[in-house]
Amino acid sequence: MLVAELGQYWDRYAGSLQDGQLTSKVSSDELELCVGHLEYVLKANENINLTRITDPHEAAILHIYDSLVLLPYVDDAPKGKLLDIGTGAGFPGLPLAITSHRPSVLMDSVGKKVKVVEACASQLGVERVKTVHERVESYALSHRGEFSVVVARAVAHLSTLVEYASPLLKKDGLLIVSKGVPAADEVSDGSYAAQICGFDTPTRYDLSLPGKRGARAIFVFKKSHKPSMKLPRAVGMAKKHPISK
Ligand SMILES: C[S@@+](CC[C@H](N)C(=O)[O-])C[C@H]1O[C@@H](n2cnc3c(N)ncnc32)[C@H](O)[C@@H]1O
Repeated sequence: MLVAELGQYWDRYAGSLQDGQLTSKVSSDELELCVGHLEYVLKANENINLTRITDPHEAAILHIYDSLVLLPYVDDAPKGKLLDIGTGAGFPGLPLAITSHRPSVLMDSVGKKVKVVEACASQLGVERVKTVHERVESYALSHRGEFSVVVARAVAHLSTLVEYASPLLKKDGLLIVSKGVPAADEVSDGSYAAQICGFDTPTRYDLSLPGKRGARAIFVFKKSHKPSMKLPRAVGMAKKHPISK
């Protein structure tokens, strides 16, 4: 039931993408796995606080569909590994690992969330997923230039995310961020931080979730040059003192 519903929403979304190069496919087997992930999370949520959205139809849109809308941009990144910063219960990282087929690292600084995602991926048999319990700033010290694509949803301001992702991405790699509609200041600080941290000016794509469930802005930053500051800064600095104009 949820698979059929999601399939319809996905087909409509994929058909609405203007750019002929963004043509991602999602199979019903992959959607089954995504629904399996959601069911696992909703069950685990009875014991651990993972999500406030408990209605399965609502959650299918606000977690699975909301993750999958990033897939066309993920597919546009160079071949190689994906990192989800602040994955929480595995969104958007696990649906994107399932559908993009990229080796994927799902990271969070909260251990109990990481344990749920790890157990879920293992139960679903999604082998290309590795989970990491660490803060992204310390992880970046030993994983420089390792990723082709970094994603994040509901983790931090754009300028903080740009700073987190820069040392982890290889040249031409993409940072893809999903936001509810952000304030103008956040967008201009994000573009300013992008320049300093080695990215081109981001491209923005706006969309509405099905059933008037809100708007999203997807920002795609391409790593194009060397940052003009030493990264990563000490743990906590990117959040406490974000780069701003
Ligand atoms: C609001 S939750 C969003 C979770 C998920 N991305 C989603 O959209 O459902 C933000 C998550 O980011 C994690 N987080 C925040 N700062 C982090 C950091 N510096 N390194 C790793 N994880 C971080 C938090 O522990 C939390 O689980």
